[in-house]
Amino acid sequence: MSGDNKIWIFDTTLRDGEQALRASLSQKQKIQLAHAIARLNVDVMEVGFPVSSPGDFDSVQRIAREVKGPIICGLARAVSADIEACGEALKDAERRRIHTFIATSPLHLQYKLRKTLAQATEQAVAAIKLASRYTDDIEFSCEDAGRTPIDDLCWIVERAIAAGATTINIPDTVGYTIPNEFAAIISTLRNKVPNIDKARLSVHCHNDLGLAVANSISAIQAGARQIECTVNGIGERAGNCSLEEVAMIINTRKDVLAPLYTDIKTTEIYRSSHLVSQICNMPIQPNKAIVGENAFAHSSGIHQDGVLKAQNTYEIMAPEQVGIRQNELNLTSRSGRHVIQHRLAELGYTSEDYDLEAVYKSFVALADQKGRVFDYDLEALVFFENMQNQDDYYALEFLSSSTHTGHVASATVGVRCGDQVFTEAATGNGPVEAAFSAIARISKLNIKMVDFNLQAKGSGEDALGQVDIIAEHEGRRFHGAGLATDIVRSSVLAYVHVLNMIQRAQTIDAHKHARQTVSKIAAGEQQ
Ligand SMILES: CC(=O)SCCNC(=O)CCNC(=O)[C@H](O)C(C)(C)COP(=O)(O)OP(=O)(O)OC[C@H]1O[C@@H](n2cnc3c(N)ncnc32)[C@H](O)[C@@H]1OP(=O)(O)O
Ligand SMILES: CC(C)C(=O)C(=O)O
Ligand SMILES: [Mg+2]
Repeated sequence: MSGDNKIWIFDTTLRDGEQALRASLSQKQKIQLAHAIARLNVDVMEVGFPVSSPGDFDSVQRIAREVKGPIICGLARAVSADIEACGEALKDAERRRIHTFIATSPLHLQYKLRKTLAQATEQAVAAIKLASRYTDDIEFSCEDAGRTPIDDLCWIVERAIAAGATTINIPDTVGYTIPNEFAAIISTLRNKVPNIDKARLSVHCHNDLGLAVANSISAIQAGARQIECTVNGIGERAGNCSLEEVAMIINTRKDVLAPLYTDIKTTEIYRSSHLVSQICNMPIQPNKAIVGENAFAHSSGIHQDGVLKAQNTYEIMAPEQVGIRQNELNLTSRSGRHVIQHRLAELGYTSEDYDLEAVYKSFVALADQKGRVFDYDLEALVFFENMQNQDDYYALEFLSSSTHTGHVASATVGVRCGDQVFTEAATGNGPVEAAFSAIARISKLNIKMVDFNLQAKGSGEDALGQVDIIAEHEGRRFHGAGLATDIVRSSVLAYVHVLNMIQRAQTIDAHKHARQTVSKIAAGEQQ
């Protein structure tokens, strides 16, 4: 059975992955995740350990009833109660698998199970036979196979297959092996176990030494035809083999691994990864392969220039293949002029709209201060550059606000608009809302707050509060920042900053429009 070229993907996010969570998932969350994993088109999904609790039993049962596509699998120790609970929970699945296991390493046998290998084998054989009353799809795992003497492994595997196991799983339970060693275990099983062709050989690698994916790939090169893995590699301790990494390795390195393939729908990777991360409260590190925030982001000028000229200079996979819309070119102080020009062109600026050298100089200074420069910062730089000699139209003249616990807050704000000062008072749920309402009355602009972010600059009670707001006006977004020790004042300064940005943008638009009109008139005159 190990001769075909398809690599079965056995997802265990909801079983081994769930073992690693700090809080267990609700049934609703498990079902939501099960649907997302099914959309990845995995071949088998292990969705729980039914004997472990009534809640787990119910979740496995509901997933078995509701989720269509993959084979639904449950885990059971090699004991009757576990097998019976598993068989019962899975009975309504269109296709079901019982996965039973027992440890085979001398360490586990002696200290944990307090059994000999012969006794453990007898128990495994009985469990497999019992499982066959519920299904003909039975997987048997030799827990801690990575530390089991190879002859012991061959011995128990032969008997498990003879008892009816259709998949033999070789777990590196504690992530101890290294790739050539693990591959040798698979090759030896294939060469020495006489009935090995009656079962699919599977591997289940843990990541304690960071080798789960490497070991799994070595194993399929040695003849294994199922990989057990989890979305984002979550699982006990350092986790399991990561589904997205193996799928993309097999997909990307066809030159070495073909004709091996998986049926994973890779375009579903990104969203399922983010769903798992969010629901399981397991953040993804930015540099995580395939799905990390930086996986398709380019930060340095030479790389950005290369990618703009030919994407494959620095990208071995296209982001679209894993369901990411496009790559990201991070603007940092390591960025060069090419990427600034490119980004401004994407934002709608032609090279005549700004002085590249001047914008680049202030960009580098800002990037040094901020780390990463965003589109709205870049637009602000262009505006500031273009308007450098022009005084701000709006300025905060005065602000007073008051709050009383249990009552609405109020604020009075005076804003200079050109050469006149206007004053308004308003109330709100808090002083910031009250002050914003007062300014909105003064400006009479229809502004929608999209984001409000407050962060302390420095530490201690006298730290400055920086407020960054993103506001939308007539479909465009503007960034305003304010810095003061009083956070109501920082908020108001940020708002006034936005007003000035809008005013500048309107002036630029008016200039553009005037330029276009002049060009049109000139073109008409020429005809
Ligand atoms: C490598 C893995 O990831 S294995 C899966 C790990 N997942 C889990 O353990 C989550 C679900 N587990 C549970 O809910 C509970 O541990 C249960 C319900 C399975 C068992 O609970 P308890 O009966 O209280 O036993 P406890 O967990 O303390 O100890 C495990 C017992 O199972 C035995 N055992 C362990 N593995 C196996 C096995 N594969 N087959 C048979 N017995 C086993 C142990 O030797 C121990 O038996 P003992 O009580 O005779 O010493
Ligand atoms: C139950 C088995 C397959 C397991 O999770 C392991 O050995 O890591
Ligand atoms: Mg495991």
